[in-house]
Amino acid sequence: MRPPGPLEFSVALRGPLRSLVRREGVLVAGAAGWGEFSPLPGADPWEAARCAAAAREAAEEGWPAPVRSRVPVNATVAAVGPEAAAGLAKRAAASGCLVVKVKVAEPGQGEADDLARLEAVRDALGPAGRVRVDANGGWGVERAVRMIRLLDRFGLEYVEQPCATARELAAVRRAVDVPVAADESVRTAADAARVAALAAADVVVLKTAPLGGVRAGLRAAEACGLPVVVSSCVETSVGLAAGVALAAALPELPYACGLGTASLLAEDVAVPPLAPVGGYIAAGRPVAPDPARVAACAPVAARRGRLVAAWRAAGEQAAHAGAGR
Ligand SMILES: O=C(O)CCC(=O)C1=CC=C[C@@H](O)[C@@H]1C(=O)O
Ligand SMILES: [Mg+2]
Repeated sequence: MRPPGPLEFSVALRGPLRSLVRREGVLVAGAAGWGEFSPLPGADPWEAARCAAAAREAAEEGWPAPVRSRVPVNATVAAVGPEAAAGLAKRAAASGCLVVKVKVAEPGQGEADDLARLEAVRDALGPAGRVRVDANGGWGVERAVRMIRLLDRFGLEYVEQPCATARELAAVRRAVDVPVAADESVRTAADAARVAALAAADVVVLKTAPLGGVRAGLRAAEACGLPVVVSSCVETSVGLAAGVALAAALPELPYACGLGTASLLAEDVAVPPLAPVGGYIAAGRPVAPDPARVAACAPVAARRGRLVAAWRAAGEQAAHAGAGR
C-alpha cells in the first residue's frame, strides 16, 4: 500500500516565542515512519533543503538506535511578565521539571524586564532548580557581559547565544564565568567545528531540522566535541520525535534538552502529544499523526498546496545538494 500523501498543518502557538506565533509544515510518510518538514520562518533555501532532508530521513531511513531510554527536558519561558513567568516555572516544577530556559533581550523590553522575569523564575523554582537564559543574539558584547553578570545573581546554568556571531560569543566567553551556549551559530557540522575552533562556546545547541536530520546532528556533535543540548524548533510531536531520537543517540547528554515544547502549541497532530512526564520524554516512541487531529490542524483553504509545494522544492534542492548526507 502506498503511504498516505503529504499532510499539511498550520498550528498557532499558545503565546509568541520571540516573533514565532504559528508553525506550518508538511507531514510525510515513508517506509520507516513519519517525518515533519516545517522550516522556521525566514529559513533560507539551504536551510529549507536540510529540513527536507531531515523529514526524508525520518520517513525513509529511521534513526540510529538510542543509548538511553529517556531524555531530560527543560521548560521554556517566553519573554512574559514576572507573574506569568512564575506561574509557568511553578507548573514546570510541579510536573517534575526543574530546569527552565528563560528568554531575555526581547526587542522593546529593557534590563528591568529581564531581571524581574529571572527573579520570579528563580523564586518559583527554589534553589534546587536550574535556570538558563536565551538572548537569541540580542546583545552586543559589552551589554552581554554586563547583563550576564547582573542576571547571574539568580544563578545561571548557561547563557544561550548572547550575541549574534561566533566571534562575539568567544569574546563574551572570555569575560564571564557563566558557560556560553551556541544556538543560531550552529546550523551545520562545519559551524559546530568552527565554534569549537574559536573557543566560542562551552555547549552547543543542536536542532535536527535545520541541521538536516539526526545523523547530521550526531556528526555536528562529533565535529565540535562539546557537550550538546538538543532543542526543538517548536515542531509538532512528529518533528519533536527526531529531536528526541538525536538526544537519545548521543554518547553523552549532560544537560536537559529543549524538547518539552509540545505544550507551546495550541494544537498538535498526535494523540497523545510527545510531552514530558516527570521531566523526561521517553525515547523510541514512534509518533504518527492522528487523522482527526490533522484535519483539525489543516491550513485555511487559501494556504493549501503551498506548503507541499515548498516541501517538494526543498526536497529537490536537498537531492541536488546532498543535504543531510
Ligand atoms: O530550547 C528550548 O527550550 C525550546 C525551543 C526554543 O527556545 C526555540 C525554538 C525555536 C526558535 C527559537 O526562538 C528558540 C531558541 O532560540 O532556542
Ligand atoms: Mg536559542
